[in-house]
Amino acid sequence: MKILSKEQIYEGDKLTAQRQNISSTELMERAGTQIFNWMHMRMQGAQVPIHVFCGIGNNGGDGLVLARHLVNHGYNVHTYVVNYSDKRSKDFLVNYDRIKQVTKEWPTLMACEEDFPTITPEAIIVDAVFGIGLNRPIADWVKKLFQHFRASKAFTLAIDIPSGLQTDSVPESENDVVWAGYTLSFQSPKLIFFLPETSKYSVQWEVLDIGIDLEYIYKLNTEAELIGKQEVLPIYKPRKRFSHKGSFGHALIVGGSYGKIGSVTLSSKAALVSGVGLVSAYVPKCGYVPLQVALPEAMVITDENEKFISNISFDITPSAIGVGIGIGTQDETLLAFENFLKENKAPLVVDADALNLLSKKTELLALLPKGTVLTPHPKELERLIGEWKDDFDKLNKTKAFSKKHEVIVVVKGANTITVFQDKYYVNTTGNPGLATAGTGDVLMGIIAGLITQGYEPLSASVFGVYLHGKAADIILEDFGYQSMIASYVIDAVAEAYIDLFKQPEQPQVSEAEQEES
Ligand SMILES: NC(=O)C1=CN([C@@H]2O[C@H](COP(=O)(O)OP(=O)(O)OC[C@H]3O[C@@H](n4cnc5c(N)ncnc54)[C@H](OP(=O)(O)O)[C@@H]3O)[C@@H](O)[C@H]2O)[C@@H](O)CC1
Ligand SMILES: [K+]
Repeated sequence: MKILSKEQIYEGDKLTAQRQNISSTELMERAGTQIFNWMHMRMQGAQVPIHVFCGIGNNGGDGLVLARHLVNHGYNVHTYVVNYSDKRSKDFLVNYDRIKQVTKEWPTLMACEEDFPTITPEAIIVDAVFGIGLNRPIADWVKKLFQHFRASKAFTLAIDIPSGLQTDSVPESENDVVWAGYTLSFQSPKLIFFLPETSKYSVQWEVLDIGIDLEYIYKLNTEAELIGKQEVLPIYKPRKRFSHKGSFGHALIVGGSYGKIGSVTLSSKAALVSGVGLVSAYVPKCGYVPLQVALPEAMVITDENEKFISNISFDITPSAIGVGIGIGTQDETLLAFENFLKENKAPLVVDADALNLLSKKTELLALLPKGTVLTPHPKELERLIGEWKDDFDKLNKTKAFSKKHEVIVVVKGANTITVFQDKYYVNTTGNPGLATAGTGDVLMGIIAGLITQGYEPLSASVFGVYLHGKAADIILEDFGYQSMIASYVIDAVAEAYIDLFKQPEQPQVSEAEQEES
């Protein structure tokens, strides 16, 4: 799913109105009605107090449409206009008139703290104060209102975006923003739903379809894309009936040091379950026995050194190489890595300490083949690109780094984001159970394994991140967040592949939607 910028969203609204020959008021009616349908399906007329807080722009207009439908359906609704400016939008005004026609209880105008209503914890707050039009600092009393929402502990439903957030920046203080339990967004999810510093403002989100012109969306090139099953299915390469193990390449996993051989075992096994024909592991001598015992499917090549890698040399021709897990940052290893990079022609995935070696000696970056995949966790990323001010700065710096060195950077996190050239691929699978030893080794093995099988490095990264997260989601039911370990994730990769071809469940059709049609 494409993640549109604010400008692209406004353009989509405008084009849709033109091409479908409808007014912006009608588009707002659709938006507000969709929100109403969503609530009505869940609430079924329940008399819980609903407080709808509307700003004076189009986000507030959506709130007024919703409030009118709630009134018409007999809900216990209170509507407020948060009067932070006199410049009311045209469609706000149209809907302000319309709601006055359906109820004697006109919206309450609010202009200062004294106007705040009491909100009980069992009430529902609808936040339609600011949408994507927020463009400057917010008045103090409005920030106080947001804090009042939060203090009430009432369930908060944000329309389009939690008020106080902008689509392309991180707020200065968490007190300046609405903390929403749920956000119903129009046209496109917002990038801020997926970034570590801003995702907390919306626990859950959903996109409501307001019938934006499909051709516009289809042709649009967006900076960010959300990666789910629909996006990875076209990447998947079906197997031919007459294929043999030679058809799926030979992966080489280079890594390990004394006490850290397990990382290579995990990566090599992950490469195998991703589908490679053959896997070899290159480890220091101390890794020979453990690897052969733990993973009989792998071949093992050993370094001349007992405890760490000192010279990466082998006489096989791997289709792709994953390097760095458990390798350490010894000077001898750094030299071995440098010599290896000077000779190597195979596509590369670089992880863990090999990333730290790159940060230690940045000249080595020039030796990476084009399209090398780097898979840093936040600390490793910081060593590569330097400190960042906030999440957007981090993404911009990563993008610049990716362009400069012509590499793909997989920024690991709750929503792992693969960055390549001008584009962000935001993954949707995975869960906090993955915050455990060895899961990074597994991810590296899967990506290296996919490149080995002939996937382009970018596709392998996006698909690999998806499969890895999906495997973790599949085993969540059995192991929970606490007891999930990296080996179980490997075991579930098979199920993640199979899941690609499961039919999606039929969406529920709400009574409200049936009524409308
Ligand atoms: N377009 C469409 O057809 C559809 C739009 N939809 C909805 O519209 C929403 C966007 O609406 P919007 O552009 O009117 O902006 P909104 O977020 O309501 O803000 C209101 C105005 O406040 C102002 N302002 C900004 N910052 C401020 C501040 N700190 N303190 C005081 N004032 C401030 C600023 O106006 P300015 O004063 O800068 O001219 C701004 O315009 C979108 O999120 C979605 O919910 C849907 O209905 C689908 C169809
Ligand atoms: K809002």
